[in-house]
Amino acid sequence: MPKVLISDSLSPRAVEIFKERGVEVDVKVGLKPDELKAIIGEYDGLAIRSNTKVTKDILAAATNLKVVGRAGIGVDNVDIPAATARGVVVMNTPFGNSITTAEHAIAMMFALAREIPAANASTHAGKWEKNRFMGVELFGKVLGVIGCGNIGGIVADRAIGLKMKVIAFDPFLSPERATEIGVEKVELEDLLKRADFITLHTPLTEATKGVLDAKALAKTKKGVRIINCARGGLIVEEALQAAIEAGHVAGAALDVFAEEPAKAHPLFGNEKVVATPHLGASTTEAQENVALQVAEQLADYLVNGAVVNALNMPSVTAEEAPRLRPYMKLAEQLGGFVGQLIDGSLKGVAIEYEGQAATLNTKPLTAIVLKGLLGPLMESVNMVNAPVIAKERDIKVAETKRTNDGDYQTLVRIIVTTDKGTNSVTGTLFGGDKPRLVEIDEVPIEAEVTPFMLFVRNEDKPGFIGKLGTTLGNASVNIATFHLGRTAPGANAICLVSVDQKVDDALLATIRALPSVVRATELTFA
Ligand SMILES: NC(=O)c1ccc[n+]([C@@H]2O[C@H](COP(=O)([O-])OP(=O)(O)OC[C@H]3O[C@@H](n4cnc5c(N)ncnc54)[C@H](O)[C@@H]3O)[C@@H](O)[C@H]2O)c1
Ligand SMILES: O=C(O)CC[C@@H](O)C(=O)O
Repeated sequence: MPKVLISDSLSPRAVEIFKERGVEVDVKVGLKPDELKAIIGEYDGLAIRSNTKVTKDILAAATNLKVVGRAGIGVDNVDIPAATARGVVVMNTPFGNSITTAEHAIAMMFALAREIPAANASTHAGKWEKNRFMGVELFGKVLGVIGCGNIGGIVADRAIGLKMKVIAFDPFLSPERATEIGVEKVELEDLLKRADFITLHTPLTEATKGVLDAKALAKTKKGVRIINCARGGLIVEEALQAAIEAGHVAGAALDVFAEEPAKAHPLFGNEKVVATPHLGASTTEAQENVALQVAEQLADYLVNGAVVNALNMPSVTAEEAPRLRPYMKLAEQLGGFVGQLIDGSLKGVAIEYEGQAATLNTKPLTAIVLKGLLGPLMESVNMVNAPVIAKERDIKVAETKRTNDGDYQTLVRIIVTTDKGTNSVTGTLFGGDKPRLVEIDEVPIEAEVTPFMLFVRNEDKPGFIGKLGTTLGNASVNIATFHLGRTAPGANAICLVSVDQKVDDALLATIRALPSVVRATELTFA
């Protein structure tokens, strides 16, 4: 039974779902990094919010970990490249808290416009300072949205409802989508110049880090009010402080900080600053949504192999997973087979899906072909990092799909190019779920992949098979199956032998020395 650790505070619904789905679950909130490191090796899955930092160091200790699920959107607390390198799938729940976070941004905008927190504190203190607080209306004002995705789009919708004019800077926002949601797509400079309120809704990336720095703030309208419910690093906090103190920025509402938890901060105590402790996603509804989604996603992956909302792996729906399963086995075997056959440095791999195989979601199949192919050539390759490794090594990966025009209803063919030539292997499924090799280097054959195999390319001459059998017998190597293939009598021939044990180097040398042998390679499959 797979075992999951919940290491941040999640709605209790998550525990119920894991149990209903046959997943064992422990809840240990507030662990220090060393404490997490000491126990993480026991778990197949880890469910987190933003407190748990899934660092390279934690991942190195996570020897059984298959999946990390973030109950929320931002995954900046997970080292995704390190997770990918270790074959750990990282998932988030991209929509569960969007409305809640957008509503928080709108609440922050109202709080700023009417100085509600300061007025509240003053009134509670018995001061009744009616003349001290003079707000501004939102009606007719320009709201600049930086990052107009899920949350930015919802904020825009609510702001339009408040009769604001919404302009958005987002390089990935299409003009059609901008029109559909009623915003004017603008460049950043234009937004800075025109906005009365600016709200940030981008992830924290190299491109967005410090998007509101001193230079950008200097371009804003005097009296601008700024809201950040996305990530702390988007605003250079010292520059914001200076702009507020200079009276250029009228106020800022911050839910997120460069360093969290932010228990002491130069902006704290400034009445022009409204601050909340990263509460953007903190509503009962959002927490119920994300806890439920993360538990379902992790359980689906660990129990059925379905991949939903993964950031480092192609998606596989719960319906697709059982259909794909036998193909995954076939694709991995074919990749592993050709990976052990090649000689020279790998330049490209073409994967052809024919007939029924062409109707499938082939992205995960291609990923597992690459895992099988690269596995014999390098260490620590898995289905999650194989596509990344191929890209890093400039190995060109091409996929083609076609209807079947031959004898087989379904075929997967891998053609691998190296600096020394080309090798190919083709396989099918017999009876819908049993992988079979049907062609090696364009020579027809019919064989099952077994743990220990010997691949021989030979001249098609009488007496060869007997000699090979005797050589194996003399070395006490038992033959399980013997498959032969050739393109024509006397021509190119291959011989694929399943044996009951590993063929050692001395025996391989003896086989290579037999007359008619062109090449002999030992193949192993886990
Ligand atoms: N305060 C909270 O509790 C809380 C809650 C949820 C999400 N968040 C944060 O909000 C962010 C946005 O969430 P979302 O669901 O809207 O994500 P999203 O992916 O739907 O939207 C992000 C948008 O930012 C845009 N973008 C990317 N790079 C950009 C750039 N250089 N300049 C301008 N725009 C750029 C993208 O095109 C996209 O449209 C998340 O990354 C997360 O960090 C915070
Ligand atoms: O889990 C939280 O409270 C914050 C979530 C939020 O930052 C997110 O990115 O989804």
